[in-house]
Amino acid sequence: MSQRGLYAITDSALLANGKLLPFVEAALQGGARWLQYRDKSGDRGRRLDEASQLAQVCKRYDCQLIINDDLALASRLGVGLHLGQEDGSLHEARQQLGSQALIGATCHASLELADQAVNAGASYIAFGRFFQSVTKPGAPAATPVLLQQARQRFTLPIIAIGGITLHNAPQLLGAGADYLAVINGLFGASDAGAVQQRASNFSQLINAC
Ligand SMILES: Cc1ncc(COP(=O)(O)OP(=O)(O)O)c(N)n1
Ligand SMILES: Cc1nc(C(=O)O)sc1CCOP(=O)(O)O
Ligand SMILES: [Mg+2]
Repeated sequence: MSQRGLYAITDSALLANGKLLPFVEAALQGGARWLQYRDKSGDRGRRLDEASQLAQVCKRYDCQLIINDDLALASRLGVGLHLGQEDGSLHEARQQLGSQALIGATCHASLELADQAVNAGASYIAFGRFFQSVTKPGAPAATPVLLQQARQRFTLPIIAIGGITLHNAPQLLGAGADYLAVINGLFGASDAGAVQQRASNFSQLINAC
């Protein structure tokens, strides 16, 4: 598995009206290495259906699929899982999904939360939000200095999230982020071609830093 790259995250509102699959495929064609399925609808049938389709697309592009919030769905599909602080026990998720599963944890702006996540078996730690986020404006703020401190303390992959664009990404990469997790700065594009171009630009930037 690659240790750096673009981490694309879906959003049900942004990718409504038939955009989910074509926009995701465009992001993978542009080089996204990880994809998180993030759906807050609570519609279990739809979630299973969409996540299953994404699993097939990800397989074709050798991209790691990660399910947000939903251990049962991740377990059913045999893919990765992302858990926030209110989303259940990381330790239990690790026990259920096994030692090989990719499991990520939200750590906001806290090295202490990251310590706890590592001890509970996380595969990666995610910090944010670094910039104003249209998708999640209320998320607690973090600074690039935190990334530098995390880089010195942890060896597992460090993810940066929140308001990331091609313009502001270099400072996060310079501070030590391994993966850039992006929703609006990627899927906010007007069409699939533009999504692919953005993904390709992000990927080139990450490889260059
Ligand atoms: C890579 C990544 N980092 C952070 C989050 C946020 O998780 P959480 O705090 O549980 O918030 P929701 O995404 O569930 O609204 C994430 N999803 N992915
Ligand atoms: C889902 C999420 N979690 C955040 C955190 O800081 O934990 S910020 C965020 C939204 C990311 O979307 P965008 O790239 O559009 O800002
Ligand atoms: Mg969550």
